[in-house]
Parts: sequence; C-alpha cells; structure tokens
Amino acid sequence: MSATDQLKALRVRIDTLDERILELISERARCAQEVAHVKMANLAEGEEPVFYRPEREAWVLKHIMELNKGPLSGEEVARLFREIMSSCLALEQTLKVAYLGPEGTFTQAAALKHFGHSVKSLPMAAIDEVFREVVANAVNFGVVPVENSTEGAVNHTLDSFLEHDLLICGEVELRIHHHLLVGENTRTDRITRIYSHAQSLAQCRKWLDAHYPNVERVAVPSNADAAKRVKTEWNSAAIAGDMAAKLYGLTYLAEKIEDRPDNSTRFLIIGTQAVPPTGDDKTSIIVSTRNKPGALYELLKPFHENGIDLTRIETRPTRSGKWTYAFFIDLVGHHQDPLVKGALEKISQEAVALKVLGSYPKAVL
Ligand SMILES: O=C(O)C(=O)C[C@]1(C(=O)O)C=C[C@@H](O)C=C1
Repeated sequence: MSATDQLKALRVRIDTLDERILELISERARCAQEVAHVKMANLAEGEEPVFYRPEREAWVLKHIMELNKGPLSGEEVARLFREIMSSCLALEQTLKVAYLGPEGTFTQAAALKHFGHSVKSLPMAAIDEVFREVVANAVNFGVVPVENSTEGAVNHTLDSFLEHDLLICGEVELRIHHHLLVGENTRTDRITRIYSHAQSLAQCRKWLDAHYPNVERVAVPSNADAAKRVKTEWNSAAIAGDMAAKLYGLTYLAEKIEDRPDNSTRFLIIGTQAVPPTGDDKTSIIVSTRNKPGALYELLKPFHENGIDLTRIETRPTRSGKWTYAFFIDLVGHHQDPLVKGALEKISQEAVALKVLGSYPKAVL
C-alpha cells in the first residue's frame, strides 16, 4: 500500500473513533445534566444546590490516571478529562472565578489548570480584591498565589486570611517558566529597561546579572502588565510567561531564564464551600500562641504524637498586638480524620487562637 493510501486508511479509522468519542462525551454530558436535576430536586428548604464538587473531580482525575495504560501520559489524559468535566459542569452551572490579574498572569493559568476552560475567569487588580469578591459572593471562587519554590511565601495572601473569613477549597501547583520578551519593533541591541513583577525579577536574578548586568530592572504590578508595556516600547523587554506572550503577541528573546529549573508556584482556591474528605487531603490552619519559651514546640507536639506530616509552616506578625505572631501550618490529612481531629483539639486547648482554613484534595495535576 502506498503511503498516501496508508494515511487515508488511518484517517478513516481516526474519523470513526472521533465519532465514537463524541457520542460518549455527549452521553457523559447528558449524565451531568441529570446529576444537576437530582441535586436540584433533593434540596432542603432554603438550601442552595452544590454543583461543583472538588472531592469528586479529584477522584475522577486520579481514577483516570490509574486506569491509563498509555501511550499518552497520565498527566496528559488527566488534562483532557479536566476539560471534559469543566464542560460538563458548565451545563450545570457556569462558575465565576476571580484571580489575581490582569489577564495573562500565572494566576490565570493556575485558575484554568484547576477548573478547566469552561469557567468565567475574572481578573482582579490585587490579592485583597480577590478575597473581597469571594466574601461579597460576586464570584464562586478565587485563585491566589501562596508560595514560590524560589522566593517563599506570598505575604499578601497570608495576611488576607487574617482579615477575611474564607475557606481553602483546593490547591494548584504550576511550573513557572519565565521568558525574556519583546515587541515587534524593539531594537534588541538597545534594551535599557526590563520590566517584570518583583518576584519574577528575583527568580531570574542570576540570569539577568550574567546577560543584562547594566540594564535597569523595573518592578511592575504583574508580569502581564510588563508584557503589555513592552508591546509598544522599542527599548525595553519584559519577563513573563507563555500566556502573557501569546496574549500580547510578543517575541521570545530568551526562553526559560529562571535561575532554578524546578521553579514552581503554589496557588490556593478560596471559597465558602467545605470540602468532604477524599483520603488524600491537606489541611491548612492558622494558630497563634502565647509568647513564652517553648510555645512553638508545645504547639507542634500533638502533630508529632499523632504521626501527622507537616508540609509547611510560615510565620506572620498579627496586627492585633505587638510581637504577636500567627503560624500558618499545612498538614497532610483532613480535619475530620480522627488523628488530625485529635491533634487539633489538643492544640486548640493550648493556643490563643486556632482557625481551620480548610481541608482540600491534594493537587492531582
Ligand atoms: O458528580 C457530580 O456531582 C457532578 O456534578 C458531575 C461532575 C462530572 O462531570 O463528573 C461535574 C461537576 C462536579 O464538579 C463533579 C463531577
């Protein structure tokens, strides 16, 4: 058989498979519509239906990854199913998700990675604004950065948890690749200024010292903001990610210029919905102690005694009193798990204040 005939035959097979896939996707979508009807028909008086179920979504994605035998990678098939579920959920309800904008930021990329592309994503000018939109019920969820593997905690986010009463409903991790970008009319031999967010400039410090030691580095509110500026400036470049590059049609002068190849940022999904256990969860708490020797040791003891893994601990000064600190702690497990529950009960007896910010499924993708 000639190559042309082979291709023709393979494409006929692909067409037939696509038709079957379409049929199955449509059947799945109709099932999701029925799920919505069942949810609506079984509400107690005054109860609002809960369409978005993060614990179920985490299970579906993990199940698919476990079943997958290739040749596509587990992550690749999970991404496809992420989008299918996103479309199915949109038939039940279009979620509104606020994120730290403007359009093209890594936070928007994180929001779409977590919820898929069938949500309405709304850019906010500041982290506090994302919190306020969720508190005001203007959106269903918010997405904010919380820690970077190179630069550490995002203090604005931690402080916002001290001010607002919101729950954490999920987490997303994103590999962060920074690129040096320019507009089409840029004179690349005449770059006198490089714009980016302060954290991104810090994440590319060594690369900048080696390649552009004498060029002014200008911190702007976001990478997307940097990308927007250089579109029309002939003597400046921006450090930003792929989304911003695409959005503003910029040219790549250098790719992946972050100093650490494993540079990643963790984002949190904030909302008002408590998430049931999945068996593979994390819990975030804020706790403050009395200012006495050994206070932190005493505080952490119940976790050790109950064999609970702590994945992160961050300290922030509280605004309520001089030299009073709040500890942000992430641990493995759900607050309803007996061992976690027991440890938290012991801690709340000792601590000045303890607040469970939420239990949520560990990031699948
Ligand atoms: O299982 C549900 O509760 C659904 O609404 C269905 C479905 C899905 O498409 O699988 C859709 C949205 C939810 O977030 C979780 C799962």
